[in-house]
Amino acid sequence: MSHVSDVNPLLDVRDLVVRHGTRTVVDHVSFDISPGETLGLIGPSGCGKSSTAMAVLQLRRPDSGEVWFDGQELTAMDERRLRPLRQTMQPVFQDPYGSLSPRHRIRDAIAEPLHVQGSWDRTTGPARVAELLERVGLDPTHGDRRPHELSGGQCQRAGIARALACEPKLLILDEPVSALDPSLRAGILNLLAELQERLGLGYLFICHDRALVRHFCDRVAEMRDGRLSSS
Ligand SMILES: Nc1ncnc2c1ncn2[C@@H]1O[C@H](COP(=O)(O)OP(=O)(O)OP(=O)(O)O)[C@@H](O)[C@H]1O
Repeated sequence: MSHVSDVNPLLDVRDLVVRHGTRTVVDHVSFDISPGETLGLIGPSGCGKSSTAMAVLQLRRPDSGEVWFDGQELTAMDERRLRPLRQTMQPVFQDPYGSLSPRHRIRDAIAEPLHVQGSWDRTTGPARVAELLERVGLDPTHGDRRPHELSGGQCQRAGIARALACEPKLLILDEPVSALDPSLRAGILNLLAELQERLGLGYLFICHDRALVRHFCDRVAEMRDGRLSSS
């Protein structure tokens, strides 16, 4: 959080519009995020925060507007060109168990993006997975377990390790600690702060807890009925 860069924004969202049927749920929203910066997105339930996140990730194509990520405009790109950019813009969702397959061991879940990217190497891959586990505060034995054999906090750490395997530049954190026991939240927030410091990641931090957002974020954008105001 302390290393906010003055270089070009990592993410530059311009006039984003998302409609569901005839309802405009994201209404000409614009914001930017620099490398190493955390932008908080706050607002009441149903105001359009997750729809904004999905449209930034191009998991839901916006109806209009532009999403510039790392110097490239995403909304006009086909899936094939989007694929490598998507790797470097990773979501972390609220439900830690929902984001990992219940059938797979944690080490396989973390290794999967390396296989998908074609960067899995049989000799160095296991060490890379071990390093990612360690980086998020898990030990090698956690890698042998399945999601339901971990606590919610450990599982969210595993989800973050999986996101890091893609060597992201931006994390879209959609209520990443809301489902966790309050006693576990600080640990995850400290981990996110430490990773940002070390790796220069940009964060879009979606949260409905005003005090938490003010504490954790460099800037806060407030959403209401699909529209944004900044502070
Ligand atoms: N697939 C969909 N089809 C129709 N309406 C949708 C769809 N997804 C979201 N909406 C509606 O769009 C509006 C914005 O929803 P969104 O999930 O983006 O809000 P949110 O601010 O993230 O809410 P929460 O904090 O409860 O997650 C809501 O009124 C929601 O009902």
